[in-house]
Amino acid sequence: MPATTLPPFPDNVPTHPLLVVDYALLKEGDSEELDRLWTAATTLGFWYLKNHGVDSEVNEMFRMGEETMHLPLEEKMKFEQGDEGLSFGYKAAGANAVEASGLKDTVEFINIAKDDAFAWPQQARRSYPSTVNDRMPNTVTPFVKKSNEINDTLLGIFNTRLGLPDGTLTSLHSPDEYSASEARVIKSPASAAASMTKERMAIGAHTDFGSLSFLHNRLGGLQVLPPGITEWQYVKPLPGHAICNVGDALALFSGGILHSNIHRVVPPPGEQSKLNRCSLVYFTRPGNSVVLRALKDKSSLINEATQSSNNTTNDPEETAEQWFMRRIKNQRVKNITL
Ligand SMILES: O=C(O)CCC(=O)C(=O)O
Ligand SMILES: [Fe+2]
Repeated sequence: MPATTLPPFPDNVPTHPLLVVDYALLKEGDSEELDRLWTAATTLGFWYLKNHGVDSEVNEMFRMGEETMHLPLEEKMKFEQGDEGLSFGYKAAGANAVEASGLKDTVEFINIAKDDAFAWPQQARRSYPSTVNDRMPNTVTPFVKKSNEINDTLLGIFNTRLGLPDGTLTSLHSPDEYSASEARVIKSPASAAASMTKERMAIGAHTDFGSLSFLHNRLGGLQVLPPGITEWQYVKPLPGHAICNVGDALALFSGGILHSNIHRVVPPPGEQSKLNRCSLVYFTRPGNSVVLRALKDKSSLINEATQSSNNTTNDPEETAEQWFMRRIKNQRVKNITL
């Protein structure tokens, strides 16, 4: 359904206004825009990104997601991600828990590895449903390449601001190393929204595991809990504006200077709750061999930040591969011990 025919986002729900960052101006090195990005990334850790130039790939990815979700469940289950901590592939509704009690989620995902999108027509990490394969060259790979490039540009800006040697963050997210970076389409059915109580979330409260997330929303439902505020607030979807956020890995590398904020997904508000909700994300995550720790040896700014009492990050001293597998595994209902 074209975005213009969607029921409007209601104006009587608590909404958090994100800063709007213009990607075209960032590319030109506009200093006001660079400041705005830095402010957003070091406070809430969420911002809108406009003029990113990925609109047509985003529309096609939403179509790919619809085609995939329409496949019979039996077909999708051939590509299920499994319980061993691998994220790529299909995640059935009810496979993950929305909270520690083990309450099952109601959303389906299709996750496509950056490594498979780049290696196509070779297979790097795993196989996918025909609806993904058919669109790999013209939809998925172009979307992943552009999204990865945008996140890489943002990483370059953060690298400079953090006082890191040139290319440090880029090399920790090298496109040539296998990683958990992936594109994801999420479907949250209206039928589940109808039966949800206020506490029943589509995606439970979490911070993103990776470094940067590049999200595209058409319906409301995403909420953030801004620091110092006790009420969850919606992030209103704006046409042509991606929603970007800092994840835990980047917060860790920066010694907590960059902020990874808690968020969740609830049924869309108002009239929008009658529609199935689809969203699309590209997650940039560190290379598999990268050890997760604050880069304090490489930046005096980061070194100082790790000594500040505001710093709540701990160095896991684990590789990104081990860390992600453990976290993904722990979300699976089958692995929850009550
Ligand atoms: O669907 C959304 O709006 C957000 C999804 C999300 O937070 C996630 O997949 O990590
Ligand atoms: Fe998230």
